[in-house]
Amino acid sequence: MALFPMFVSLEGKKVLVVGGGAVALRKIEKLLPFKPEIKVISKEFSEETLNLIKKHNIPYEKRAFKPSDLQGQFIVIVAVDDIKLQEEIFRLTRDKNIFVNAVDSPDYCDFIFPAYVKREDVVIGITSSGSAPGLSAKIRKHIEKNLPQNLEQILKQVKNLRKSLPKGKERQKKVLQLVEELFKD
Ligand SMILES: C[C@@]1(CC(=O)O)c2cc3[nH]c(cc4nc(cc5[nH]c(cc(n2)[C@H]1CCC(=O)O)[C@@](C)(CC(=O)O)[C@@H]5CCC(=O)O)C(CC(=O)O)=C4CCC(=O)O)c(CCC(=O)O)c3CC(=O)O
Ligand SMILES: NC(=O)C1=CN([C@@H]2O[C@H](COP(=O)(O)OP(=O)(O)OC[C@H]3O[C@@H](n4cnc5c(N)ncnc54)[C@H](O)[C@@H]3O)[C@@H](O)[C@H]2O)C=CC1
Repeated sequence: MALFPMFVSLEGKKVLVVGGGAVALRKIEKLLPFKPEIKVISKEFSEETLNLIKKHNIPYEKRAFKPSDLQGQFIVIVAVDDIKLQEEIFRLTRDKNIFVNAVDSPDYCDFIFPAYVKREDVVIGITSSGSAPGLSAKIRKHIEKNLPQNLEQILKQVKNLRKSLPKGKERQKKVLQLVEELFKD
């Protein structure tokens, strides 16, 4: 079943990452630009993951996950090589308002991590709804290559025009005209 792309504010929200390997590293890197309050718990950490954690002063604990870790979390990313733990954490969160992402099984996910392209406020998320992650990565690369190099500048000009005029039909027309002019193939 295809998933709806809901864009969510993560600023200041608590995100727990369980796991310290290559996949946890990628999830943390992808989360950082959206400024959540990340904490990482893992039995072991790869050197690269630990370096990233230290570079960004992310709190971390080297130990096994325990259920009380879930308290107060907005999102939990279960990036462990243990499907049973992914299932357990999914089960433990059913009566709580916590969104879970389990890296090994869409069945234990409330939401799925997209491949994405971010150019300031423009964010393009790509998913195959769990069915072909490698394809999502490929589509992301294709989009990156084909977006205008000056997208940030285009965004800035459009934002400025919108700010300079009152809301209404006239502004809508001008904005769409400017977008057409600036965004030529
Ligand atoms: C369901 C999901 C759960 C989640 O993590 O949210 C999930 C699950 C699994 N991934 C697996 C494999 C791979 N994942 C990637 C890459 C990415 N995976 C990402 C997301 C997701 N992966 C979610 C669905 C996304 C969607 O709907 O499309 C991306 C988009 C986002 C990110 O992680 O940042 C990121 C690309 C980022 C980018 O490049 O921009 C590659 C390619 C590579 O490594 O280069 C491979 C190898 C090729 C392949 O198998 O396709 C496996 C099998 C593991 C095994 O075989 O052991 C599972 C488990 C399963 O499928 O059962
Ligand atoms: N969703 C995705 O994008 C992808 C998912 N995967 C899957 O993701 C999983 C993780 O992959 P890697 O990061 O490469 O594995 P890894 O073995 O490098 O890392 C697993 C981490 O989980 C930690 N861990 C295990 N049990 C724990 C527990 N009870 N409490 C706390 N920490 C615990 C380990 O200490 C380790 O740091 C694999 O099962 C793999 O199949 C693989 C590729 C892509």
